[in-house]
Amino acid sequence: MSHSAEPRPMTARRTGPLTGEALVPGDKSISHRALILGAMAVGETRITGLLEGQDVLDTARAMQAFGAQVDRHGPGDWSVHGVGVGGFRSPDSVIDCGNSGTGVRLIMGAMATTPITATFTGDASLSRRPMARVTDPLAQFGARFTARDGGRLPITIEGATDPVPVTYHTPVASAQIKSAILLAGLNVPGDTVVIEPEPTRDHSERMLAGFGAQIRTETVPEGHKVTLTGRPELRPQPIAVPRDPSSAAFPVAAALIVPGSDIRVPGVSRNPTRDGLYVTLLEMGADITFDNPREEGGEPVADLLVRHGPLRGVTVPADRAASMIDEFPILSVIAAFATGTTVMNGVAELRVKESDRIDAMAQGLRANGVRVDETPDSMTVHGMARVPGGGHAVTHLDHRIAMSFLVLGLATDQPVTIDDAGPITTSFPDFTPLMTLLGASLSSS
Ligand SMILES: O=C(O)C1=C[C@@H](OP(=O)(O)O)[C@@H](O)[C@H](O)C1
Ligand SMILES: C=C(OP(=O)(O)O)C(=O)O
Repeated sequence: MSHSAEPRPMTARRTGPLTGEALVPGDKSISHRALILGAMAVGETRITGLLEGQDVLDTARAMQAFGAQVDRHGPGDWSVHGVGVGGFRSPDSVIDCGNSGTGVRLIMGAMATTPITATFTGDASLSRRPMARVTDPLAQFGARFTARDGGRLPITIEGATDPVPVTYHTPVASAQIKSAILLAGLNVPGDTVVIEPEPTRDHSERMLAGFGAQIRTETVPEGHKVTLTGRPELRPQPIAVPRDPSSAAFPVAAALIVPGSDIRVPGVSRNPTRDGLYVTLLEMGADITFDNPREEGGEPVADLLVRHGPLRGVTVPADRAASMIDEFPILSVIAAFATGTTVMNGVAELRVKESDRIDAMAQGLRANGVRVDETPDSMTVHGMARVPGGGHAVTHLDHRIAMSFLVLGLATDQPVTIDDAGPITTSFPDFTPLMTLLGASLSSS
């Protein structure tokens, strides 16, 4: 649903040590995929630990509109009765994907090779984001699109009547592009191939294999190649969603920058395609221990033990960007408290997220006394012993910008305010109570 409520300004104030346990919500990427693949399987898929953030709730509603039965049994406990590959029907009304790039792009892929028609829309942020990156490859399967100028939402799709298999080299490393193509490939006779320049998060591949599809991955000279054999019967399976490493990044960052902090964040996914922030933090000298490593729901997970301590600036190589793409805003906050400079390379994709995240972070950090340099695809943060704060950050309907500046304000000399905490519900509905329980000082302002 589009975020239309009144803006909710919020203030973060310097706080004493953060302590205790942070139970962060289920992984957003896996939650979307659980609902979509459940809707394309025959029979009941039971999901536990589903993220009940607005982005995922919008995907649940969309799956119902395409004909699946989606039920909530309790907190995070959901079931989907799917209609099978090729079984979607045309929805009666417009599909509103709210703020969610993952939702709209994956669902467009999932329906593009079934002969039905659907119109997609979203909030002001999603309506600015590029969609040709998925509609171009989906058109190669035979789907037809009517989009606003520049390939933006709202978009109407007529799914292909006789879809043909596609081999596609993605121009940018994007799990959303890859996943849209693979989901489209499900209802196509023969092999669909995606070659991406760098490996991106592999939840679609893991979960498609779990649902019984034939899928192979290999390293080739051009990058990372995924081959899916079409027209499988997807078998429903129980899905236990691990806790989201991108959400965990916020309490982790807060503990690293607030003196005296010592927290535990249990059951967080350590999928190597999502682990770039944690690799970077260890290089910065962060005191993080990965306790009790184990496998849960087909994903490696661990309990994170995080303590405050000195940090040093580092250079993040461009080839790590995909594995920490959503974590650069919060890394730029942590970097403000490190000794020396932190350089983030290969981050051009941040400019087409919920906001232009390089610009939003640079402006908000500068307003709080931090020196930041930017180029089209890099950002450099100059760390300082004490960060003044006292500034206001504009969040542009972007949950990660909102949470990043609230974490910043927990360790600055003066309070930090944001214009709107509303978008946080897209990925981390319990952010404020969870941080408050750790000891954070957050208040409506
Ligand atoms: O596939 C996914 O679940 C996601 C992929 C990433 O987007 P891109 O594919 O655009 O990089 C990421 O930023 C987003 O939050 C979730
Ligand atoms: C980029 C993000 O999400 P999406 O692309 O699904 O809107 C995010 O959650 O940081």
